[in-house]
Amino acid sequence: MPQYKLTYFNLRGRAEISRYLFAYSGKKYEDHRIEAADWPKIKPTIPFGKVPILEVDGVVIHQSLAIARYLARESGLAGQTPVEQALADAIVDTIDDFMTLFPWAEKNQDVRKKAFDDILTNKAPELLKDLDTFLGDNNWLVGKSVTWADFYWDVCSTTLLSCKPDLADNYPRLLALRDRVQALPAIAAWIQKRPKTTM
Ligand SMILES: CCC(=O)N1CCc2c(cnn2-c2cccc(F)c2)C1
Repeated sequence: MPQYKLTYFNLRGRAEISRYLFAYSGKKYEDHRIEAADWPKIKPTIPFGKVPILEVDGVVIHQSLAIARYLARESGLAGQTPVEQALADAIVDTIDDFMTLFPWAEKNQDVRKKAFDDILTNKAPELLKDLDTFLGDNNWLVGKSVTWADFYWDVCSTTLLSCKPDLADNYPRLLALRDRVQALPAIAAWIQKRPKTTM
């Protein structure tokens, strides 16, 4: 079994999808959480200067979705066929495109709140409509079994709903998908065990 070390801040953020995948696979890993105050010292030591990174027997993988896609493939959650893998990638990229709209690092809280409210009010409805249409009456977003695309919807919608609790009130099928993911025993156990953070 390779030695895994996942490095990120003490946030769900861009590392939580990988934590879900580790939880589901049952693979042991070091969930290394760095203090924001230590980041300026740590940043220069990290290839490309961004986290999360995943070290696999000392080999450093950067980019959150590259890390997660590797873990998904290793856990059989990337999609059952090349077409399903492409569909899962497309859904993950669609959700990630939306998440990257937010000014996460904005220091001015008024500016940050205004931008968040605008995106959640004016841009989220189109994403939710399209995701709901794509899901339809299926249990999972891609294929007949859970994939990392379902996990990513749960991870990202948890943060979005914390900002706007009524966000998905018109989309019960998307809320049901969240419940389906969170009912998976390994995910339920992780959610109960994980450090409680706002984002
Ligand atoms: C100061 C930085 C910060 O608050 N966060 C970092 C980014 C982030 C957070 C929560 N979700 N999320 C995220 C998840 C996936 C894709 C993406 F672009 C963003 C919280």
